[in-house]
Amino acid sequence: MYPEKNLHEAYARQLDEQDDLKRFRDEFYLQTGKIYLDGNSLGLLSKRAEKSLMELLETWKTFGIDGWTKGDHPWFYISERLGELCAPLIGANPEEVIITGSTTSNLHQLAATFYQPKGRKTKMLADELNFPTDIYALKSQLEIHGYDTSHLVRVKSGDGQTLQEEDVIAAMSEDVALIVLPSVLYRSGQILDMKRLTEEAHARDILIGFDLCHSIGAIPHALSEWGVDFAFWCTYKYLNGGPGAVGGLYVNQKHFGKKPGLAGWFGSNKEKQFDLEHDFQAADTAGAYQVGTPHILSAAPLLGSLEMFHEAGIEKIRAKSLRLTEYMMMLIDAELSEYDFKVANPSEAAKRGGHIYLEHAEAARICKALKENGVIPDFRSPTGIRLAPVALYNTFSDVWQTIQTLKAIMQEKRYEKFTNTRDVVA
Ligand SMILES: Cc1ncc(COP(=O)(O)O)c(C=O)c1O
Ligand SMILES: Nc1c(O)cccc1C(=O)C[C@H](N)C(=O)O
Repeated sequence: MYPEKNLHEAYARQLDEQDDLKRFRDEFYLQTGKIYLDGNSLGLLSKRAEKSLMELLETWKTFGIDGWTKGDHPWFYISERLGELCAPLIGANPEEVIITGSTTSNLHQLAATFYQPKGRKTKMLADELNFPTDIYALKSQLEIHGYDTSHLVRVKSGDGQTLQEEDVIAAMSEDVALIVLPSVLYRSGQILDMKRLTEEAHARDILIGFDLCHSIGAIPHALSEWGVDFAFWCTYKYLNGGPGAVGGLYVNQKHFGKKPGLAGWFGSNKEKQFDLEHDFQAADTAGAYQVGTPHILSAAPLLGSLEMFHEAGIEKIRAKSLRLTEYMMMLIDAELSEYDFKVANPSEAAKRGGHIYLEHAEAARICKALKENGVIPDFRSPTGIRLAPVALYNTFSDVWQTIQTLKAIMQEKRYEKFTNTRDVVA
């Protein structure tokens, strides 16, 4: 099986020593005595994000209304500036990205813009494993167009956890106008082959967009090169922007000039915006798809946080993330084999996102026991446990300790004192 020495804590420490991203851990507020593995739901606060937030709060204090154009980060240009900073993380040109809205509101905007049923092409294609908000948004967009929600075709999963690209491609029928899929599935962490799916969609004259919530900041992308039409995401998971941080969207430059489905004055050409005319003159960039006044204080932490992604580099972040999840899978296999866990994430590196997904009949109470024992997991009803070791702040020792803790919980049945039901949020 595995070399005995690889199962010992000393090996984890050795991996931590060799970690070329280890300097970033000190930049975060880690909770004493806790191992935080929930960065794919809400990333931790960093000192730099705190600093940039406080700096922007200060500009309000100092400049009042003039904060829109004064200071180091004039508010009027922040959404564009943050878009530029996000662009390398998704392989886009700076003008193709804007930080605005939320995942759900951005999907509404993009569906309102790109879903243009014509002739036989009236259907939308998604999948049955996607996060519910995307499905709700797409259904309501269909209804706005006067279609029944049966016009949303959802590709089925064979195993309940993953999707086969072949099945998605087979569902790209002539009557499909628009496809929306996740880049990484929120439960199993499966990465979909965005390049292949984009090529296949375009070969059938279908527009395609991706929800990047679980991939941005965790894996590299090449959206422009692949020709993806649009994408949208949140910034509170791997990007550590804070609860409710402003989301983002990408529109491929070939679509620049396309009229926004939902128009608002912050989508204006910036030179014209304050002419305050009733004829909308949209920006000729992804900025056109903004709607109202940007949420400056909910965007501010990203200024500090994104700096770290630039210093670390997304390729190195991905490489460490893969090593962390591989190490975790090795320990699960070696230490937990007798406790009925099923590793439900893809094990192959090319298909594995940033987290490990375990299935267990007692998942809800095992998660409660983990929390009580200092490990913060993420429970996904009814039987899922997500564990996300995040490259910028988790260590191999965190992973080792987590699996030891889980083993002790199972061995001593420490979960039995909890009910096997979810709490309010998880
Ligand atoms: C794939 C995915 N899409 C969307 C959302 C949420 O959307 P919003 O940021 O609008 O709340 C989440 C998680 O909250 C998610 O995992
Ligand atoms: N967006 C969330 C929220 O507002 C509250 C609690 C959790 C979340 C999440 O991000 C859940 C997450 N999208 C998931 O993948 O399950």
